[in-house]
Amino acid sequence: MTTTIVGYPRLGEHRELKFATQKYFKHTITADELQAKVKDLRAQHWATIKAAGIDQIPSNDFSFFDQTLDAATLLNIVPQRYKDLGLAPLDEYFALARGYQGEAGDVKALAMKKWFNTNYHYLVPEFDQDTDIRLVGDKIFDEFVEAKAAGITTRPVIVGPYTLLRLGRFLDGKTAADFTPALITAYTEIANRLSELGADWFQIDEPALVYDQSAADLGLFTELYAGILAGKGDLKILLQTYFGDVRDSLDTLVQLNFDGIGLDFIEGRTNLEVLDTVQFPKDKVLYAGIINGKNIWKAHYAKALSTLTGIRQRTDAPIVISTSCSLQHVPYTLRNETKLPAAEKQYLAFAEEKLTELHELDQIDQTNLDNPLYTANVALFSTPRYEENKALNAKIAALTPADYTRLPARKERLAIQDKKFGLPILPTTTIGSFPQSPAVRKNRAKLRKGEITRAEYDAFNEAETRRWIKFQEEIGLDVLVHGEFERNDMVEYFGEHLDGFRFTQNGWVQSYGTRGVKPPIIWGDVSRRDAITVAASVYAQSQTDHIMKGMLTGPVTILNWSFPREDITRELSTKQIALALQDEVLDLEKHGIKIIQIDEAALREKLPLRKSDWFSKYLDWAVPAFRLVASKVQPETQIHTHMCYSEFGDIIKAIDDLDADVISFEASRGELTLLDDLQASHFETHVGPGVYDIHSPRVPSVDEIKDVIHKILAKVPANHVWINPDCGLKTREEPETKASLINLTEATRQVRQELADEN
Ligand SMILES: Nc1nc2c(c(=O)[nH]1)N[C@@H](CNc1ccc(C(=O)N[C@@H](CCC(=O)N[C@@H](CCC(=O)N[C@@H](CCC(=O)O)C(=O)O)C(=O)O)C(=O)O)cc1)CN2
Ligand code: MET
Ligand SMILES: [Zn+2]
Repeated sequence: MTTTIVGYPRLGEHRELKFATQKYFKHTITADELQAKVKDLRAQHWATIKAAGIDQIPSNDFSFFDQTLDAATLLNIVPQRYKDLGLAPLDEYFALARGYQGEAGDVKALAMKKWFNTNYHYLVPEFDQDTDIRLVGDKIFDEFVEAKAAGITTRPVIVGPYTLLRLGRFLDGKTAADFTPALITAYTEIANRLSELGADWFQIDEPALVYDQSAADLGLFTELYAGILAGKGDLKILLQTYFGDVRDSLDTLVQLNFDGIGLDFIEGRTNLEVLDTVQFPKDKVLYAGIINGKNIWKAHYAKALSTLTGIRQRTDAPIVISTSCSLQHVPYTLRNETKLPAAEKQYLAFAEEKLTELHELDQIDQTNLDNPLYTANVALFSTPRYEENKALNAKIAALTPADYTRLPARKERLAIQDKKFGLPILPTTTIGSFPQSPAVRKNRAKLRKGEITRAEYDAFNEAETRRWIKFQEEIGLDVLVHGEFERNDMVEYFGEHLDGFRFTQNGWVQSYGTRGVKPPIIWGDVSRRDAITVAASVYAQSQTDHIMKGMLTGPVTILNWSFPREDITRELSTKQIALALQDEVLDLEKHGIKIIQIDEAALREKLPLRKSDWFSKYLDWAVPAFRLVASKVQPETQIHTHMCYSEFGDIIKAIDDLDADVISFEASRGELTLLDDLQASHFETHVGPGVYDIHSPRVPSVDEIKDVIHKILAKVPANHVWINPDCGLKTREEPETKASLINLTEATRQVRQELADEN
C-alpha cells in the first residue's frame, strides 16, 4: 500500500513559527527574515515525513495564520477595507487575521470561528458585492516548487470552494450561487498551473461534506466540481473529507470524476456502513484515514487492520492509508518529552510517531500477523493501563436527579442575589484573565526551573492581582476578577491540580495564529486532591470591598480541551471532573466567594456536526455535567458561566438549561445574531454579550461600545444585561487592555445615564 497524511503541524517543534511571527509583529525581524525562518521549517517538516517512510507528502499545509485565510487570499476574497490600507501582501494578510490600527488606517479583523469540532480557529471569508474572485496569489505554487527543489514532489493541499462557501459570511444580499462560476475558473486555473509545475496530485479539502447536506447543498457541490474536474487536465484530484462520515454525499462523490476520495474512518467510523450503500469504483483511489489525527494514543493495530479489512470487503479500489484528518491537531513528537515515564510514553503517539505507525501498518499488511511490530502492539493493549477508582464510579452511578437540580428556581434566586449584591443596572465585569505579560510568564518559567521558591512565585502573582484590583476599582468596574496570573492555561492548570491527568513539556497544538495550547492528557479516573483556586480567590477578595468573582473552568471544557481517554465514555470522564469541581465550588462558597464563574468555553465547539446527534450524543450529558457542579450552592451564591462562541441558534434553550444565573458570551466579532436568538427564546439567564473583540489589539472607542450596548438593549431587557468584553484578556498587552476597559466603563456610564433620563 501507499502511505500519506492529510497534513502536518506547522507551529514548529519548538514553536518556531509563533516566536518568529511575534517578532515580526514587533518589528524586530523583517519580512525576509520571517520568510527565511518558515522556509527552514517547511524543509524540516518535509524531511521528517520523508524519513519516516511516508510515500505521498502534502505541501501548502503550512500557513502563517490559517489555511482558510490562505485560500481566501489566494483567490482575492479580501474585503475592500483591507485593500484600502495599501499594505504589502504579508501585512494585508495579517491585517485580515488580526485587525489593523496604525498609520494606514483602522480596520477590525475578520470574524474568527471554531474549525468544525476542534479547538483550532479559522478566519471567516467574507463575500460581498465587491468580491472579485480571481487567482491572485502564489503561495501554493511557490511551496510546491520549494519542495521540488528539495527533491520532493508534493501533493499541494487547499481548502475547497464548497467549504469556503459553507463557512463564508455573505453580505449585500449575495449568495453562494453568485460566486460559483468564478470559483470554478479559479480552482481550475490552480489545477492547471500545478500541473504545469509538475504536480501529479492535488488535494482539495472539503470537510463541510460531513455536515448534514440538503439536495441544494449537493447541487452546489456538483456544479462546482463538474466544472473544476472538466478543466483539470491530467492532474489527479484527491477530494479529502474529515471529522465525520459522508453518508449523504458519497453517492455524489463517486459519480464525479475525482481520482481519489479521502474518507475518515475514525470520527467517520460509519463510513464503513456508508460503503455498503454505495459501490466505490475500482478506478478511484480510496484514501483511508485509519490513524487518528486528533488523539495522542498509540493506535491499536488490530483495530486499524480490521478497518482495512472491512474496507477491502466493500471495494476493490486501490487503498492509500492515511490519517483521519490533518495532524495539525496533535503535538509534534514524543522525542522531547523527558518527564513522562517510559511505561506511560509507550501508550502515546504524537504527529511524528503517527507517521511511523502508518509505515508500520503498511509493513504489517505486507507480511503477516507474526510480524513483531504487530505482536508487540497487541501485547501492549492486552493489559489494562491503570487501576479504576471503583468508589468514585459507584458514587457517580448512584447520582439522582436531585444532584443535578439547583433550588430554588432561577427567578427566585436572582431576586435574592439582586437584593444582596445591590449592583447598578448594567453591571460591568470582565471574563477573568488579565494580560499574561512577559513578566508573568517569566515568573512561572522561573518557578518551573527552580530559580525561585513557591512563596516568591505566589508573592509576584499577588502583587499583580493587587495592581489590577486597583485599576478595576479606579475605572469603576462593578464585579472584579483576580486576573488568573497563576494559570498557564485555563485547562492545563486545572489538570495539574487534579488527580488522573498527565502533561507534556512540549506538546503544543495551534489554537489560532501564534497562539498554542498544551492540552493535558486524561490518563485515569479524575478526582480533586486539594483546593485549587481557593487561596487566590480568597486573597483577592481580601484586597477589595467589591465582589470578587471566583473563577473555574467547567467540566465539559476541561474534557474537550484535554486529550480524552478512549477506554471510558466522555460522559463518565466528564462526570468525574464535575464532581471534583463541585467540591471546589462549595469550598469557594464556604470561604466567602459570592459569585463563582464556571467557564464552559468549549461546550459549543464539540456539538456534533450532524444535528441528529446534538442531544442524544452530547447535550443530554454535557448540560447535566455542568448542572452537577453548581447544584449544591446556596441561593445567595451567584453562578456565572462564559462561552466564547456566539452562534447558538437551535441550542439556545440547552444553554438556558445549564441553569446558571448569568452567562457571558462572545458576540462582537460575529454579527450579533446571538441577540436575535436570545430574544426569540425568551432567554432567562442574565446575559453579558461581549461588547468588544479581545482577539485583536485594536482599542474600541466609547461610541463603538455604546453602539453595541444599544443593540443589546434593543433585544434584551436592561435588567438582564451585564456589560463585559467578549472573553478573557490574557493575550492582550496592558496599554490596550486598560484603554479598552476605560472605554467600556465610560460607555456603560453614558448608557446608564440615557436609561435614567428616559425614566
Ligand atoms: N486550552 C485553551 N483553549 C482555548 C483557549 C484557552 O484559553 N485555552 N481560548 C480560546 C482561544 N485560544 C487560545 C489559545 C491559547 C492562548 C494562549 O494565550 N496561549 C499562549 C500559551 C499559554 C501557556 O500555556 N503559557 C504557559 C507557557 C508559556 C511559555 O511559552 N513560556 C516560555 C517561557 C516564557 C518566558 O520566559 O517569558 C517557555 O516555556 O518557553 C505559561 O504561561 O506558563 C501562547 O500561545 O503563547 C490564548 C487563546 C479557545 N481555546
Ligand atoms: C477561552 S474562555 C476564557 C475564560 C477565562 N476565564 C479567561 O478569562 O481567560
Ligand atoms: Zn472565552
